[in-house]
Amino acid sequence: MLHKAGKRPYSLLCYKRAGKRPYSLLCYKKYGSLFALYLGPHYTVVVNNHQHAREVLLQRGRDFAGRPSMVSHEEKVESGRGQKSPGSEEERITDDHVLMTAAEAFGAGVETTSTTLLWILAYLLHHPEVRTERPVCMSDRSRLPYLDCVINEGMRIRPVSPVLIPHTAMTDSSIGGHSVSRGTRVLVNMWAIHHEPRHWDKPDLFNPDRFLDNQGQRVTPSYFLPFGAGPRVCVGESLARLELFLFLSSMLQRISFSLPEGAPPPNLQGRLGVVLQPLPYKVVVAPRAGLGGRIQL
Ligand code: HEM
Repeated sequence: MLHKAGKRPYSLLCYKRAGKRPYSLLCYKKYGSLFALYLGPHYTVVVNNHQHAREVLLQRGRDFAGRPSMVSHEEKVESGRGQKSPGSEEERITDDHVLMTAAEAFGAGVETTSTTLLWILAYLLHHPEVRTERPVCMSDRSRLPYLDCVINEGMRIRPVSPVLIPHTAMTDSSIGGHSVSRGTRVLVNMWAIHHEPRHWDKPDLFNPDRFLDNQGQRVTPSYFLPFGAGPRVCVGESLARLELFLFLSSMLQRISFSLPEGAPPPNLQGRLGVVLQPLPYKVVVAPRAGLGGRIQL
């Protein structure tokens, strides 16, 4: 039996308005790595460590590949899994499906990538030592490991999706040896996983070096999952990584970013809407020396 965090409808997030930590998500420190609660009428299991997250996303990924109907086009998912009779009206991909899929790609793809860039820029204003020297293209990616580390660290410290899109159990299954019935909602708390002090030294510190090993080679720890994993992994991961690399490298190479005189560095607390966004901040944008006053983007 999972520990239940009370029966009354429970606030999804516990906000802390003041203090160093931006907020604590889902009270994982109080209730532990795996607990259950009612979010309104929905019995929901909350997963707060990477072992259980990997179980839900990868080892039993198919069991937990459902989405609540509010976040997915249920008919499309159902027909995609062959539950409608072959050749039936419902099985066919219609213009609406194509339209919805395109809308989902834009909805899920624009805000996430642009907000990740805003977070990285906010952290770079706190750490101005990161820069590149010449025009960058995709083939440079293998030669610029540190830039990838900066991007990874931005996505670790401020995941735009701090709680993954809800999953639902499509069949009776289990997590961490606890039975989970079909239909149960499962929330994977990526914030907790990306700030777990047993895995991340000083998790609140922006430190891209943590993604390099002693030989300066990139490493990707198994508990770093900014795009999720398994059957429901972000379909835009490759595109997002490519965009982040090209945008960030081009910006850093052509533009110098600095704080307006006397202004404090960006507030890193964040505000949760559709994605976790930084609060608005001011930045002075100037062409880097040697560009003859032109900014080419
Ligand atoms: C920095 C950029 C991005 C981040 C951090 C991100 C992260 C995520 C995460 C965490 C999920 C949920 C995974 C889960 O629930 O297990 C997701 C789902 C999704 N993402 Fe992204 N994403 C990004 C960019 C994009 C882009 C560029 C696209 C499309 C062009 C996209 C399309 C989608 C779609 C359609 C889903 C839903 C997949 C499903 O339900 O099966 N994302 N993304």
